[in-house]
Amino acid sequence: MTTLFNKDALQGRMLFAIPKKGRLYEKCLELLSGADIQFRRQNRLDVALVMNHPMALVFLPAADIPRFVGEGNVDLGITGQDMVVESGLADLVAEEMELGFGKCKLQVQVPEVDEELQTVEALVGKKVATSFDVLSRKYFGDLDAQVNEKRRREAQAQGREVELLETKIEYVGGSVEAACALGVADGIVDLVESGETMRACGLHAIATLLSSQAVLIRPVTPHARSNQALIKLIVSRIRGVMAAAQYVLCQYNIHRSNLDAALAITPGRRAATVSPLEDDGWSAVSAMVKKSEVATVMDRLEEVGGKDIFTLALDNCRT
Ligand SMILES: Nc1ncnc2c1ncn2[C@@H]1O[C@H](COP(=O)(O)OP(=O)(O)OP(=O)(O)O)[C@@H](O)[C@H]1O
Ligand SMILES: O=P(O)(O)OC[C@H]1O[C@H](OP(=O)(O)OP(=O)(O)O)[C@H](O)[C@@H]1O
Ligand SMILES: [Mg+2]
Repeated sequence: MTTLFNKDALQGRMLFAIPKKGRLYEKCLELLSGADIQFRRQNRLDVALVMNHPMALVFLPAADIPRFVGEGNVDLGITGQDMVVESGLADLVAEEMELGFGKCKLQVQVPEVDEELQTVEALVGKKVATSFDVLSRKYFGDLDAQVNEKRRREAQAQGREVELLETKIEYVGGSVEAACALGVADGIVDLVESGETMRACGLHAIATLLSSQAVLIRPVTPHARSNQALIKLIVSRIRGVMAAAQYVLCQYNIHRSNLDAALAITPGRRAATVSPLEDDGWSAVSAMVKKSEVATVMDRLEEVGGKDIFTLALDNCRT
């Protein structure tokens, strides 16, 4: 039986790393489908050959993707910005584009009922559980130094000895929110999106280490074998899918006397398309409009005399 875990099977193929499961997986599949990257993933197999390009997908844990990309083992990857920073390899990884999903914040959280622990300074010298031990060690290392310096100065002024405090960072692999309830830690550092998990565990956030979303990344130094033309094509397709998700096509009719005012509202990405109508003095306009602004744009078009205004969803686009 042939196996895909074989250098020959991957020879000459551009490699694209995708999170193998979890929060980013489904969105990545939608993105691949929008970019017409066709593949069939066999059960339990973490490599899939792409049928319509000399390319293979490699399904990896989101946390490992920055290293595979940074060290040039794969040509492109999708993961969270949090994972890139946590990997400590951000210098080796270039962010090609933000992907607009997987949005969350990495926050310091403490039990709401613990009145003495409502600031990060109060956690100094205590125990903090997290899966982000690199980022947490850096954050609390800096905070420990600040707090210790303050304590040292106060003690010096009072002519007494000072005991230096060190926050203990405990690595846990998942279900971090349970750590406080289980008595493993006094506080945690973990991801928050809706805040539902945090609140359900009786925790609340007292500081934010970073905000994150999914990103498309590539190595700063590409591998010599890299097929740059294909990488460029795939990046451009993904950019098209992203733009299509952010924009709609807005069409309307407008009398030529109001055309300038209308075009100021819908300038389009490069320029709006204006076509004369048979009806004397009227033009039809079509322009790309940001989805988030579409309702306001339609209101304003009506105000300047726009008629028959409608929007069309974009499946895909290149701009
Ligand atoms: N609740 C969330 N909302 C939005 N994005 C999230 C959330 N949790 C995680 N992420 C993003 O997804 C990335 C991968 O996290 P995820 O939890 O899917 O991976 P995992 O912990 O390896 O998988 P699993 O939790 O299934 O074991 C994170 O680094 C972060 O960027
Ligand atoms: O603010 P919320 O919308 O509740 O999302 C936050 C939760 O999502 C992630 O957990 P995940 O489901 O990936 O489980 P894990 O902790 O086992 O990784 C994260 O670790 C939080 O626990
Ligand atoms: Mg998780």
